[in-house]
Amino acid sequence: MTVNTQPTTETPDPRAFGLPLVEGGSLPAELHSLVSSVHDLIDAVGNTRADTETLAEAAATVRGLTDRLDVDRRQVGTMVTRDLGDGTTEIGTITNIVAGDTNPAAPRLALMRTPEGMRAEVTLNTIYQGPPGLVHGGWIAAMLDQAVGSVSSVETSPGLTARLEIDYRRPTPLFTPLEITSWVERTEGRKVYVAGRIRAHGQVTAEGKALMIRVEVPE
Ligand SMILES: CCCCCCCC/C=C\CCCCCCCC(=O)SCCNC(=O)CCNC(=O)[C@H](O)C(C)(C)COP(=O)(O)OP(=O)(O)OC[C@H]1O[C@@H](n2cnc3c(N)ncnc32)[C@H](O)[C@@H]1OP(=O)(O)O
Repeated sequence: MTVNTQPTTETPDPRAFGLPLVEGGSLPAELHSLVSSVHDLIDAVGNTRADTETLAEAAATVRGLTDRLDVDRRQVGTMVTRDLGDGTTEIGTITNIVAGDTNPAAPRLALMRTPEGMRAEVTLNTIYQGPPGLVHGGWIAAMLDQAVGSVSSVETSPGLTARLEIDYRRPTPLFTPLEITSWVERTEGRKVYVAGRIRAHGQVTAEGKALMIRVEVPE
């Protein structure tokens, strides 16, 4: 249940702080396709048993591509808008390691707004592996941090995580659809108490509680 005692404040415009803001919808399909291909490449590289000739050839090809792409970089802190599925949008960093649109290493957690808070579904491959066949505990924490940070930002105003506590209830499996939910429990001034949960096959595998501190934006 969401109980907000503070009114939602306007999300500050990153451009007022010198940070570029990109419309999510304006990112070219070719960039999405490249990000997705490199996401698959990371998985293939992590697991390949190809012969040394193929490996050397692949390394040279990737090096060449890197040199071609690395000619015009975005400013660090570039923000992007993201549609939350209910007509509202959120703003996040474009290379956010959990949800960033242009980050091939990210599982690209696509959180959507629900009446209770936020919800996403994601299936993770071996790139996120900790114990055999299981999701790394740090990634579980990272996904919950993102989910609670996002709901806090959307339902109150943007903030930073001051405290995050995770209970790992059951192993979280790879290659299995995971449901991630988050919600605001209560707000006290700048302090937003949030919580989240990960489920696999309907069973809770991890629960998180966090304290977000809303950033003070100078007038
Ligand atoms: C500018 C452009 C805007 C763009 C808009 C879009 C932005 C998008 C945003 C959001 C998208 C959602 C996606 C994000 C998801 C990921 C989140 C992360 O990964 S965050 C990175 C990790 N976290 C840090 O790096 C924080 C490091 N810590 C700090 O910087 C400070 O400690 C900070 C800001 C958290 C608090 O510092 P203080 O100086 O502002 O405030 P004090 O007075 O210390 O604390 C305020 C209250 O909170 C309590 N408090 C603080 N820390 C606590 C703790 N660890 N445990 C318990 N209470 C704590 C204090 O006791 C105080 O309480 P009393 O007001 O006195 O009642």
